[in-house]
Amino acid sequence: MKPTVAPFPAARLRRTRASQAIRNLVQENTLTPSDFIWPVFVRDGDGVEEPVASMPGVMRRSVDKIAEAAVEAQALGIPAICLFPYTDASLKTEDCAEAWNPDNLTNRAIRAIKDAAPEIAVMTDVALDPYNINGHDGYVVDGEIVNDATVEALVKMTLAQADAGADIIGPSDMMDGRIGAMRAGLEQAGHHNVAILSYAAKYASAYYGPFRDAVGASGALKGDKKTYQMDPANSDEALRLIERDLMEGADMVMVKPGIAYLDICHRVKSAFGVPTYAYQVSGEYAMIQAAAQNGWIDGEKVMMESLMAFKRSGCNGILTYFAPAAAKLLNG
Ligand SMILES: NCc1[nH]cc(CCC(=O)O)c1CC(=O)O
Repeated sequence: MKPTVAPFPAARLRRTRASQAIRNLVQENTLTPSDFIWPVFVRDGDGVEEPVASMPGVMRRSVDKIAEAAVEAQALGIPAICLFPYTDASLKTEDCAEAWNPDNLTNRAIRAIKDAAPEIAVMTDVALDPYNINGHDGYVVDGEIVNDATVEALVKMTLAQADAGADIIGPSDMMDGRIGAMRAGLEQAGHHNVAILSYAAKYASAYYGPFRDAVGASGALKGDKKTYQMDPANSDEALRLIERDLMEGADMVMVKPGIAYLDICHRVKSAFGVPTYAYQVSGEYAMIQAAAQNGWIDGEKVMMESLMAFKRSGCNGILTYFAPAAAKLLNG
């Protein structure tokens, strides 16, 4: 689209900014609670809400408290919750078997949410890192993150989540061939309506630091994730990954992290026109909260501005730890 601008003073571009009413009329993008997917951390216990030090305002919740959070989200008009387990160190093994235990934290939380707030869509994370003794998203053999054996494990994990009632599967592992394998597994098991929101363009990012604290993986992680997550220098590669995942059966795609990668969001949405989401990750959240706590920025305003930026870039929605706070503001 080529902008048409008459010469001054025929055009005074400030006219359409002159009052709140006119600004509302010409507003190009909107933000509503239905744009949000709320990531939450699940831990064991009963009646527990434990603050995450590096993410002020974020809690690890026991399953009963997760169900309460889902009821709150439903009342706020947030359509989906995404579950991340804080797995006890004693359950982390080399074979990661806890990942497909039908009674693991995630699967119990899925069932509890479905009971308490049936209208909420439940999204899961598929990757081995919460269950892996060495903190990686895939199996490690002789120092290598092996692809195909990991994919087999991820399919088992996916099916356990779908059996528990998950609506949206979120593979965040970045192995090759996982989407096709998961889709085939889901079809075979009769889970025809379980959606896959692929973390298709996921970068090897330092912005994930606070998350690894929140799920207890920072101590465990040996090395980095650069052989499977993307190089922050690349952008054409993101389009190849998105196209590949769509061809294998992804229904929706994600770009991650968010604010530093809005160019990728824009390219993906323009190129494919599919439901596109960004993950405003833990480090982005922590940076805004920390500056706000110091009085250096207006936290609420920066929160809303950052969320609107995702919509402007072309995203259909945002995974954000701000979901309940932003929904409350939007609901007035
Ligand atoms: N597969 C793990 C996973 N799923 C979501 C995040 C990050 C989320 C955040 O930082 O908020 C990560 C961390 C990682 O890849 O190391």
